[in-house]
Amino acid sequence: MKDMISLEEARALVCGAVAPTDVEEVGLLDAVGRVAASDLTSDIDVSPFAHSAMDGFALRAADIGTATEEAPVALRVIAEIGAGDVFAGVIGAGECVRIMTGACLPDDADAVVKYEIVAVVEGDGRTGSTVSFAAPTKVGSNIRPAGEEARAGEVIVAAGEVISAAGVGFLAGCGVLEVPVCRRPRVAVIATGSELVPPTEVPGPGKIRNSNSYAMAACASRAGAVPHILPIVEDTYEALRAAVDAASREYDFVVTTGGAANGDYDFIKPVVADLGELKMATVNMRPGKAQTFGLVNGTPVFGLPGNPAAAYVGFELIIRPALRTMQGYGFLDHPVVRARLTQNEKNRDPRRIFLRGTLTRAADGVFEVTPARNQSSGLFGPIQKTNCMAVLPDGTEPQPAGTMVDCILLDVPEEVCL
Ligand SMILES: Nc1nc2c(c(=O)[nH]1)N[C@H]1C(S)=C(S)[C@@H](COP(=O)(O)OP(=O)(O)OC[C@H]3O[C@@H](n4cnc5c(N)ncnc54)[C@H](O)[C@@H]3O)O[C@H]1N2
Ligand code: MOO
Repeated sequence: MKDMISLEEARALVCGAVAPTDVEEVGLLDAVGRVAASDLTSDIDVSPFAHSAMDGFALRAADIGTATEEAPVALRVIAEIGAGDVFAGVIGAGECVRIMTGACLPDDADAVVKYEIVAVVEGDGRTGSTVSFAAPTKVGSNIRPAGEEARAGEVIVAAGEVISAAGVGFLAGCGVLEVPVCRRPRVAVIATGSELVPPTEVPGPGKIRNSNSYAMAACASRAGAVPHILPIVEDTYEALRAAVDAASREYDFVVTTGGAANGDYDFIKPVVADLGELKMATVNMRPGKAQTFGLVNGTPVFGLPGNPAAAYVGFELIIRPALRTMQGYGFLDHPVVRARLTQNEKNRDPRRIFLRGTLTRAADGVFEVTPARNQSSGLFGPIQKTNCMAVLPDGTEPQPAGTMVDCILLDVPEEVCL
């Protein structure tokens, strides 16, 4: 195992170590935002029949081919059809049918002329009236053909596609009411630290509230997984070993926070190494250098650092792509935009630095990013108040105001192209 690896190596390693969860069928409404696990086909042609796109008159285009303002062509209205009706009769020469939007096109008709450009010569425009046309129309005008959206048996959503809200409607029209998807991974979230108390308590001397578990659970659910916050584990090897061993047998993915560095009470690395296979321990990034990953009882176990911002960045940049891989998502990278730094950044640390920052559009149309004043890895607050992570590249080259840097939009879905 290499000592320190790049973020790209870490992501490849973790995504490569996870497998898709088993496939389950979910109801259509539960499928929105999820990935189709297999091809889905329509049971019928959609639309099942050619129909009118306008309220007007269905006719044969050839019958009004000579129509002009000076010499309009008059046709007799022989029937009326609304949406849901079918006209089974014959349209003879000099005849047309009054038709509503969505109504099935009569077999003999090949065009629809909308009301607005048709004059009623005699009657009220309904059955028995005479109407006249002052211009010809094209074959097919105002007709929506049968099978325009789908053919019976055709693949309408391919495996790997993310189902959108409109896609739910598309599938409903095609008779697909259940969608096979990879089961949401069940993620155990374990906070380690003898200083931790649940957020329901006011911490006593030397204690703090466990905030990490809540943020990591929120990150897990935002990634499509089902989080389970497990009890806080005290800083002993035995307690952490027992908790990780048990969770790895019950969950699809185990996330711990804290105890990931080399302090006297940091045990996640030896626990993973002893129970299973330790695959990585440090990543060249700041915040979040101490990132432990391995397999225990065949289950991915990820030990995030205890510092809240470090845990958050590690989750979003490494665990999230893995949880998405388990659900079949193809897009794993958040959108990145280039933005102008509004202030000098010294870049004292050779690690790649992720600065919590606020992205705005400047008057000249270029994105600008202003890093939060407090970049402590111990804080969630600045992440709540900002909207991106500005990236200072590896190395110690200072980044003066005006430098263009990458900004990762963690709150924007990976599928969005900017
Ligand atoms: N000698 C060194 N010490 C440290 C280094 C180093 O390189 N050399 N790195 C620092 C950095 S950077 C980080 S990040 C941390 C990572 O260490 P741990 O994963 O062992 O983190 P802890 O010591 O357990 O906790 C760090 C910090 O975060 C607070 N914390 C922990 N859990 C929670 C929680 N569930 N909710 C809220 N806050 C939590 C904890 O109280 C500590 O203040 O190591 C540094 N040290
Ligand atoms: O691993 Mo630490 O996050 O750089 O605060």
